[in-house]
Amino acid sequence: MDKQLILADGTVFRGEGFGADVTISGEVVFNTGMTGYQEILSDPSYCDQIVMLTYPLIGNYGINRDDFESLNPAVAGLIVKEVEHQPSHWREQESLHDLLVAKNIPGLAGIDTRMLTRKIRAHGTLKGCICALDVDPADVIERLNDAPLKTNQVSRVSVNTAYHVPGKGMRVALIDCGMKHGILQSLIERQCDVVVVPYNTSADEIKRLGVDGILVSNGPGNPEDVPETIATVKDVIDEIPLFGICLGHQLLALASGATTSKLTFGHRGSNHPVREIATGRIDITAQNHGYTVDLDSLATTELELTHEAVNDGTVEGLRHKQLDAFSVQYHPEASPGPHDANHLFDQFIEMMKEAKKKVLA
Ligand SMILES: NC(=O)CC[C@H](N)C(=O)O
Repeated sequence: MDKQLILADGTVFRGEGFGADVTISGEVVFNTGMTGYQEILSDPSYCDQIVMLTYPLIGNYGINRDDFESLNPAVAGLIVKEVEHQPSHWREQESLHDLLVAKNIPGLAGIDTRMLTRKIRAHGTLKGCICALDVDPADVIERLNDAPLKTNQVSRVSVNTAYHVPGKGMRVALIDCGMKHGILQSLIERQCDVVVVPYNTSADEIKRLGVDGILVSNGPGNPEDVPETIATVKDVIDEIPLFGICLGHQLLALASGATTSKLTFGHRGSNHPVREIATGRIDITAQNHGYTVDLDSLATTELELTHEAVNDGTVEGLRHKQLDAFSVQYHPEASPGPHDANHLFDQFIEMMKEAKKKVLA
């Protein structure tokens, strides 16, 4: 069934609908990964966004049980150049279309994704609506321009109650702001004893858990929209070693007095080069973010820049000058993407071990 994508700037694309037959609006963003559509779809950081994949053929290896980063994808919609309805892979259990129907997510195929990418690169991300052909674009354009972007995404994708994944190693509180499962998996692989807690867990509650360290996860939306987590980070960093990933990195920055702002079109893909300032080492990283920590705002804080983006010079990593706290804007758990930055989980484990030694000494 044909459908249309209407953008806030007045552009209308006509394509072939697949997945769920529902009307949705959201911020249109693009991801340049050549593989990994299951992990991208199920990354909770895409909550309320319409994701366009620039790789032109999507769905050819289908959907399997294991490659998901969350049980229920939070993405608003999916746009591709060409969708494969007859996937083939030994792990494949259903098609992309079937999954999107089951999860009530609309897809749109057959539009000029190169033109749409160039438009977003020039203009910045745009609000858009995927709807039936009989909808009048003029009404939709007016509504898109009037309505601000939604907020409170983190409260919708975080867990409601804490749960424990036992392990024999370091005890970690994982603050779930919309956590990708790959992060939990990376801690489990390192034998951690993990307590996953909701985004609004207070500093006192975390301290009562008796953890060796805290990991603040990735998550959707504007980092300024989660004052609860910022307050918690502020109250724990002088006592407990902390590692922040993506949204967690932005929250460490805000809790330390830095500021964040929105990038024009963000970083979303599996091949973003990041330079470690101290060594010059480049890691090729997986990224998905629309906001960034303002470099200039670091001057008045106790944070120092450890990593920068090779493409645009934006902040990619931070470390506290006195306390055991560091963070990265990219995804050391990859999924999907290269594993170059996996070593950061080992660095977190080392940091917790060293801090424990200091306490026992
Ligand atoms: N993946 C993330 O954690 C993204 C962080 C934040 N929502 C951003 O878009 O910048």
